[in-house]
Amino acid sequence: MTSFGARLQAAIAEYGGLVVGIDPHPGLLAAWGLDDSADGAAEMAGVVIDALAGRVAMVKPQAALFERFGSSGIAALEDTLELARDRGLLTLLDAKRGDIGSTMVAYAESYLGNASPLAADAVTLSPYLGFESLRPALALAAENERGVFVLALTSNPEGAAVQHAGMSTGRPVAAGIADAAAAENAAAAAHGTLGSVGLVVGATIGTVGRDLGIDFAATNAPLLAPGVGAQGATMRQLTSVFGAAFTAGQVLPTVSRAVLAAGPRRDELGRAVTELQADLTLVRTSAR
Ligand SMILES: O=C(O)c1cc(=O)[nH]c(=O)n1[C@@H]1O[C@H](COP(=O)(O)O)[C@@H](O)[C@H]1O
Repeated sequence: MTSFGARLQAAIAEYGGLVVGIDPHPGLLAAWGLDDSADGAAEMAGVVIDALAGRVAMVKPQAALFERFGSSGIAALEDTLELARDRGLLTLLDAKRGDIGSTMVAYAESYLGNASPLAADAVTLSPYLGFESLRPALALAAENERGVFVLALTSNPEGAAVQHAGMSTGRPVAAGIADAAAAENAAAAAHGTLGSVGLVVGATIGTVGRDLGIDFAATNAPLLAPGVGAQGATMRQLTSVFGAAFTAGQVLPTVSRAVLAAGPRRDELGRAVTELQADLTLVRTSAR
């Protein structure tokens, strides 16, 4: 019996915190000499997995960039998840799902159910129908030793209007989400293990999370940080975004386009990842 948080913690200890996104954008497929098709997406994913197995803790396939091809794209996504798992990589499916409780049950079964071909080690969820609406996914993830990453402070500028707003209690919405994740992760914290309910916090947001009163380290959540590379953030900025949680190794910067642009050669993909990992280590070490 090993929780997702414990498996992730072990993988981070072995490979570091960098996560690589598998985002088969049309422009990247063209640059790789691949068709903008389900076969092209599957080919790109296969090369990325082959190049990065044994080098990173986790990969993050982006669901919509496969779903846009319909059933063949979904089949390619299923194959991608299976291949990554077979090659020893943890999988985080970026599907950003969130719905009313009764239909959330079905989303939970799709991405976290043991019988589902779309099941991943973890899935991204949107809490903007209310954190408690995610309960079916939280419950199934715990039962099946999988995880979730809940959007808290997203990397896009439009997120602020909702996420920084005050709740009826006066506490900002994003801080309320962080509090809820912390409560889910408290039992793991008591055992000294990373929690299985992660948060998504953009590397682009500056100090706003801490300014809103979030103590990231206290959430015991793995903290997925998109925004490094193509969205303009640097590894160095993670220090001001996360404070002590960054030096503690809780932060998982996730990079898609800035890595994929180095392909299709496996050695170039590997080199891009090694450089990002070295940068992450350097910044973390100097921040201590
Ligand atoms: O949940 C996510 O993965 C996510 C949340 C967020 O706030 N911002 C964000 O960019 N992402 C995803 O992270 C990836 C970032 O890709 P690059 O900007 O190419 O590195 C994309 O797949 C985004 O959908």
